[in-house]
This record gives sequence, structure tokens and C-alpha cells, in this order.
Amino acid sequence: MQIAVLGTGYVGLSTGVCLAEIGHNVYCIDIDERKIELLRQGISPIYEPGLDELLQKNIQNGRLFFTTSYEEGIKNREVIIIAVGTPQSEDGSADLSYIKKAVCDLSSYLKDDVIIAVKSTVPVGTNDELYQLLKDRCNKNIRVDLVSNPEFLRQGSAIHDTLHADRIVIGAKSEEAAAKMKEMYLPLQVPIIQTDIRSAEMIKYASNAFLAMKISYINEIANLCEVLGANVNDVAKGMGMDKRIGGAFLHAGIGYGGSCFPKDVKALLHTAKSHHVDFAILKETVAVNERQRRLLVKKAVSRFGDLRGKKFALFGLAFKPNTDDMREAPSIIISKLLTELGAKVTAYDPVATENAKKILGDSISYAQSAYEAARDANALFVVTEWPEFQQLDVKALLDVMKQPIIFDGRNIFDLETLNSSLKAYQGFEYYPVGKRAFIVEKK
Ligand SMILES: NC(=O)C1=CN([C@@H]2O[C@H](COP(=O)(O)OP(=O)(O)OC[C@H]3O[C@@H](n4cnc5c(N)ncnc54)[C@H](O)[C@@H]3O)[C@@H](O)[C@H]2O)C=CC1
Ligand SMILES: O=C(O)[C@H]1O[C@H](OP(=O)(O)OP(=O)(O)OC[C@H]2O[C@@H](n3ccc(=O)[nH]c3=O)[C@H](O)[C@@H]2O)[C@H](O)[C@@H](O)[C@@H]1O
Repeated sequence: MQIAVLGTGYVGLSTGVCLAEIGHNVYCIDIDERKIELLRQGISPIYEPGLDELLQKNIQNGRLFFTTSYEEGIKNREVIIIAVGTPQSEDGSADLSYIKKAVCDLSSYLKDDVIIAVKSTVPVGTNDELYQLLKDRCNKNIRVDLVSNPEFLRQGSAIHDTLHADRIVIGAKSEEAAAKMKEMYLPLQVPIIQTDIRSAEMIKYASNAFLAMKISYINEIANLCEVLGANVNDVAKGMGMDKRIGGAFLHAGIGYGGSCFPKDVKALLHTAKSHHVDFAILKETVAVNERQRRLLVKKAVSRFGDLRGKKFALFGLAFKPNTDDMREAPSIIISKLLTELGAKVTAYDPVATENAKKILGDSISYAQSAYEAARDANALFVVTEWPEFQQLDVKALLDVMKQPIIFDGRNIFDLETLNSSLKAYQGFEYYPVGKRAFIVEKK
């Protein structure tokens, strides 16, 4: 099938590469010339495991193309997938200016019947508006169908999630358009649910908001576990074994971040408010998350009192492991609060440092390794659970620190292992989330 994808961000690029991988011819279009130039050379502008390999393979076998030209990219395509950004506006609503511009721009190049599939996350009712924009602008002799086809991939496992999705959602008015979309996805052998357009749009927001709520819920349970002396990891495991609850998204920590949960939850709240619906549980989801992001700093303040002149190491900057994305990363607020309180911060992240510099600038220092960040620190904060942090020799790490104190925002170290290997390490203090602290008294 001949396909165009508008937008080469996480979603557009992963979608384009995977559709080429299953045998389609795909033109990826972006207005960002730098990105397109890199992509043409087989270089991915984003860090995403497995992406480079599929990118290069499909460019070489002649199924994947990159262009900044709508004319070239759109000509003779059967399906045009829109995957441009829908960031958060100041009032919390979704900013639809990019997607509206993309739709208006592409409409003048449409010469043949085509299906426009909207993959960007858009509030319920947006696709009706986009369809109207298309109808008003397109040549009246061609048939343009619009379908809602929301995306559920996660950054860091975008390729795997696209090739092995739990489900594909197709919201359509026309049976023919839905059938064509199903044909496009057929090689993936993934369950497909077909709905009307508004339900498809809502499935996306309801899913993200539910997952965010699950995280805030387990974080509240964690805070209670901490004061009651229970262990949130065991609690989550015990809860998750109930199939009705499920074990996923029950990792307690320092709150959710990223390019989507924060913005999509706020956009859904905005939609609810503008229709006079008080979505109380979702408001609390946001409030809990705001508090949780500050948790490690709160713990440091209660441990040290005055933070002026203290030196802290941050392990991890990206909002989650396996990505270099810094959007809404908890590391941003943690760095800001610590420096405001007079502390010095040195951070290490395996891949996100360059993106972090664009946001945090020289308000903090950046190290080349975990050990370098930890050197002479009064305490270290685990902010992102990169697998390499779990492999570290904790004793060697504590040895280079000024004070052997760890605030673990992601529970990456196992209490039993620490107890067996470090119970004699004088002065060692370990503060996980939702579990009792582990403290070795100084003799
Ligand atoms: N990042 C993620 O994991 C997921 C994102 N989504 C949704 O997918 C959409 C895209 O998200 P990301 O890929 O993260 O966005 P992104 O911000 O990484 O990339 C968007 C891309 O669109 C390009 N663009 C903007 N206007 C354009 C135009 N008129 N024509 C062509 N290209 C244009 C930009 O240059 C940029 O490269 C958003 O609505 C987001 O909510 C959905 C599921 C997962
Ligand atoms: O709409 C989107 O953009 C995407 O948003 C999330 O994907 P993503 O943001 O890439 O990453 P997640 O793995 O969901 O993590 C989001 C945040 O929640 C946090 N999290 C996740 C799981 C958990 O148990 N605990 C927890 O604190 C992570 O640390 C991270 O900050 C959803 O999981 C995807 O299904 C969705 O497509």
C-alpha cells in the first residue's frame, strides 16, 4: 500500500518505519529540514531502541522515503497518517494549531481519493472539525475519508509496541475507509476494534488518564506503606496477581512525566470542565502527581534541614529509561527545587544530557558517569531507573561519596540485597519510596 506519514516525531517515525517493515511503501514528511536530512542518511534524530536498524534496513530496500515536500510525499498515496504534535496550551487544553495547519496545507495537494488517518492525540470532536476543514478546501471531485486511529506506543519501546500492539483502534464513519485501514494493518495480526470517531478519540484519553490514575493511586498507597511499615513492592505484586487489577503500572515512584500523561490528563480535564463535568478523580490524580514529584526533596529537607552548600547527585534526567526525552521529566522540578534551596546538583544520564542542557542549562553540572556524579556528594537521588544503575556496585559508589546516603525515587535497589551486603557499612542510609528506610547506625 502507498502511505504518507506527516510528522517524524516518536509516533510518526515509529509508525512509518514499522509500516515499511511490514511491506508498505512509506513517505515520511516533516517541516523540520534538519530532521529530514538526518533521516535520509539513516540517522534517527531521537533515541529509541531498535529504530535505527529498521530505519536503515527499510531505506535500503526502497520502501521508506523522507521529504519536506508535501507535493512529493502525498502524491498517489492511499492513506495519509497525521502524527504531528498536539502539545499542551497554557490553559491546559490541547494546542491544535499544528494539526490544523497540517490538514490545511495538505488539502491543496490532494488530487485523488484518499483516507486521512489521524494518529495524533486529539480531544473528542476534533476529527469532525478537521474533516470540515478538509471538505471546505479539497477538490470536490475527489473522495476524502477521515478516520481516527489513535496511538498507544510507549517511548523507549516504541518499535516493539507498534509491531506487537495490544489493539488497534479505528474510528470511522465509512465502512470502506475502515476496511482499508484494517487491510493496512493486517500483517501485524493485532486485534482491531472499530468504533465511531468520537469513541475512538475518547479511548485514547480514557486509557492515558486511567494509567496516570493507576500510578497516582499506587503512589498514595506507597506513602501510606511508608508510615505504616509495609512494603509497596510486595503490596503491588499482591494486588497485581488479581487479574482484575493487573500488575502493570503499579510501580510506585516520583510520579509520572513524559510528553503525554501530563498533557493528556490536563486536556481531558479541560474537556470535562468546558462541558461542566467535575472529573474529581482526575483532578486528584494531577494533585497527587505534583506532590509526588517533590517527594525526594521533601525527604532530603527532613533529613538534612538546611540544604545550602550541600552537594547532590542526580541519577537519571530523562522522564523514563530508554529515552532521551526530557518533556515533563521529574528531574526538572527536582533540580529546580534543590538549587533554589541552595544545593549544588551534578547529574548523570546515559543519553538525555544534551536535551537536559537545553532546559536546565548551567543551573546544574553534568557528569560523564554515575561515579563522577556521586563523587563527594552528600546524597544521591535515583530519579530515572536506567538498567545500568541497577548493575552498579553500591559499595564502590558509597565509597566515593561524602556521605553514604541514597534517596531512591524508583526503588531500584533491593532491601534484602542491601541488607546482606551493606549492613556493616557505617552511616549508610537508604530511603526508598513506600518502604521502610534502611539505616546502618554509626558506631
Ligand atoms: N510520544 C509518544 O509516545 C506518543 C505520542 N502520541 C501523540 O502523537 C502525536 C505526536 O507525538 P510525538 O511523536 O511525541 O510528537 P513530536 O513532538 O515528537 O513530533 C512531532 C513532529 O511533527 C512535525 N510537524 C509539525 N507540524 C508539521 C506539519 N505541518 N507537517 C509535517 N510535520 C509537522 C514536527 O516537526 C515534529 O517532528 C501527539 O498528538 C501525541 O500526543 C500518542 C502516543 C504516544
Ligand atoms: O500517549 C502517549 O504518549 C503514551 O503515553 C504513555 O507512554 P510513555 O509516556 O511513553 O511512557 P510510560 O511507560 O507510560 O511512562 C509514563 C510515565 O509514568 C511513569 N510510570 C509508569 C509506570 C509505573 O508503574 N509507574 C510510573 O511512575 C514513568 O516513569 C513515566 O514518567 C502510555 O504508556 C502509552 O500507552 C501512550 O501511547
